[in-house]
Amino acid sequence: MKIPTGKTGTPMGEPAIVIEHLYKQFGNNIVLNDFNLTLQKEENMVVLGKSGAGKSVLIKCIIGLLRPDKGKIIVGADDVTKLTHEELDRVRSKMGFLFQGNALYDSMTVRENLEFPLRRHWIDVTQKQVDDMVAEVLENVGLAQTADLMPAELSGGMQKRIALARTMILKPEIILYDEPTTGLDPVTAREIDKLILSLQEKYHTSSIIISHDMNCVKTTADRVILLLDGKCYAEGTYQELEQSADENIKQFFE
Ligand SMILES: Nc1ncnc2c1ncn2[C@@H]1O[C@H](COP(=O)(O)OP(=O)(O)OP(=O)(O)O)[C@@H](O)[C@H]1O
Repeated sequence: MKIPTGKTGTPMGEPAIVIEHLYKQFGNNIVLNDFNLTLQKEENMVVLGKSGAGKSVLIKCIIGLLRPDKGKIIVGADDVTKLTHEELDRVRSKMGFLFQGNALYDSMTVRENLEFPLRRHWIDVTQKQVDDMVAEVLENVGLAQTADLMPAELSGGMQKRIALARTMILKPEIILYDEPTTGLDPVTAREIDKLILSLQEKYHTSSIIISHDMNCVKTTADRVILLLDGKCYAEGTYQELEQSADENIKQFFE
């Protein structure tokens, strides 16, 4: 049986992330078992996998929240698995995360939520620079008028946009999305798909997107991989995997 191989082998320049021979287990539960992956620069890669396949564990290993048992995760010039906490902070500043719950601070206005990462990471930034950056990211997510609102005054889709604006404000090179459209109505979900694409184009970001929403996968993915039995079981474009006769792949496209 032929597993699609997609864009593998196409020269795309220096990769954004290279994962080699990654292993992670909890007790007897082997979650990642010789997992390998290369994320190219400016590529959107979707990771598909059943519940419990290890998608979140993979993301947590990439951002250094979990230490793998073996293997390398190369981001730029660094192997994330070998870094101290201080060094990890430096590598993490290149990465943005969009988690399921959005994690906006309820007691802060939209503006304060957006300023928060700037104040934390950029000590020397002037108020004028902060104001300009807040205005720019709000404009980019189509919510220029919301700076003085509280998160509770926004719809779920708007909150997701603000969370994405907050991720973008530090201009990350890499973005990790965990279920970006979960819990949104179909119209709002499609807006978020488009936003992911427009941010990729505008900021030249490389992204890993965990999603079960096949519309989101179809719209956003340059490449799709299937995580199964701790390994990268298949990879290819959406169209290549959609045409696969392999039962393990087909079930995601039915
Ligand atoms: N800190 C932990 N301690 C022990 N087991 C863990 C821990 N984190 C994850 N696991 C186990 O690792 C496996 C993979 O979990 P993970 O959350 O990565 O799945 P997932 O693919 O993201 O699933 P879902 O789509 O449901 O979010 C599961 O069996 C889970 O119980």
